[in-house]
Amino acid sequence: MARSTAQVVAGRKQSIVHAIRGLRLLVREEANARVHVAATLLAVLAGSTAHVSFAEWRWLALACALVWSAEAFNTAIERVCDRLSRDHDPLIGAAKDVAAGAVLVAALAAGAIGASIFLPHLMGFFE
Ligand SMILES: Nc1ncnc2c1ncn2[C@@H]1O[C@H](COP(=O)(O)OP(=O)(O)OP(=O)(O)O)[C@@H](O)[C@H]1O
Repeated sequence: MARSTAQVVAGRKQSIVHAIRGLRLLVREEANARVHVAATLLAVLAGSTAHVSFAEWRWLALACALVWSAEAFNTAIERVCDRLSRDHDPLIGAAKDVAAGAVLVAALAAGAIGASIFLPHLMGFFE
């Protein structure tokens, strides 16, 4: 049976509620996510202080989103792995290592983006 518009909207609202619950769990239970909170706040503070351009804000937003997404997927994969087996299993270990590798790649890229934005501003400040 076709769902009414109100039901579709309610369903989408519920999806957002679930997603926010996931992000809250991430920050509450994952130490790395709290490091991302600090890094995100630092980027916003530095961006405001340095009066970065709109284009630079877009890069910063993309960098933060990249790291947060990688961390969320990493945590989801870890949880599923732990549900599958708590015993030592090379495949589980490999899956967790690869997922952690994705976070490392995202964090390195975000660091490079941050440096490419803030270093020129810093150099301009000291000139
Ligand atoms: N069941 C397992 N079998 C084999 N190796 C495992 C297993 N569980 C964890 N490992 C190894 O230990 C590492 C850390 O796993 P753990 O689940 O403790 O993640 P974590 O320390 O919370 O990682 P992160 O810092 O990315 O959140 C994995 O990357 C993997 O190499």
